Amino acid sequence: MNDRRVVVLDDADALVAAVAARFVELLSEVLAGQEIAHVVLEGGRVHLRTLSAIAESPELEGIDWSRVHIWWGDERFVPHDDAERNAGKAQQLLLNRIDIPQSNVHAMPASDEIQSLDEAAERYAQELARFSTGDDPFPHFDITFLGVGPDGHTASLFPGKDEVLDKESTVLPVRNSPKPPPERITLTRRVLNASRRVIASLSGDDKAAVLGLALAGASYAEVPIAGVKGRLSTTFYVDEAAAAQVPEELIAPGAYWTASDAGEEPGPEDSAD
Ligand SMILES: O=C1O[C@H](COP(=O)(O)O)[C@@H](O)[C@H](O)[C@H]1O
Repeated sequence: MNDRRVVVLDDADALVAAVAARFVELLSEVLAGQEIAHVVLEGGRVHLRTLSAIAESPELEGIDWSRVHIWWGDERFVPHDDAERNAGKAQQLLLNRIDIPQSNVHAMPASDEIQSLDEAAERYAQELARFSTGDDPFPHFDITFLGVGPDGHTASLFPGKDEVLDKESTVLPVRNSPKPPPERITLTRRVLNASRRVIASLSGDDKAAVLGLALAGASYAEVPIAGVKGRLSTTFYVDEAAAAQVPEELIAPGAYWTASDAGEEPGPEDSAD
């Protein structure tokens, strides 16, 4: 089954709390059924708040972080100490506050750690390949967090750029990113779509139009988030402002909209991945 759902929360605070609680619950479930869990983080503002909320969760005690591997969906190609670096922020907000071995934290290379952007992407592809699942040269992530820009970009897959169309690669360098900084590294759709569960968080009225388009079946070349789908589930956690252009009949505040596939009739669900 592949569920695509929208969960609407009152505001950004409620959204952050809901995603943090769901993540801890899901991670516990995953670790109860398998030895290692692979989790992908992102760099969006609401996600960073979610990382703090996760760190403060009273339910964290039961998690054995030595069995959790952390990856990133994208990274800004800046020096290690640059405040723009997604991994640096995650380290500060969550990873330094939990008992996770640094060898389980797979940050993308920083610009002062490697010769070039191309090499950085290549090195991350090699790192993914060390944890390959089945025939694929990368792990099938258990939980993948994604953010969405007002232009529909997700990870660093931007509308109208070649990276979003790539079907072969696992990691790509990004140049001339429409959103600064201009040089980035990103996972591709191929890798993101092998994730078991995708959790996308959208907050604010500047995300409303793009969420409406993604749910209406826009092409992923124009709205990259429209092309991301977890193998088990894809859940959009959104606040009311971001939900403003989702057709009203598809959502109810505090409830779930769900459809197994585009075009199917939506109906309420009592749980979401
Ligand atoms: O640049 C980026 O933007 C997106 C979305 O960020 P937001 O602050 O508008 O939510 C983020 O998901 C991505 O990881 C990041 O590099």
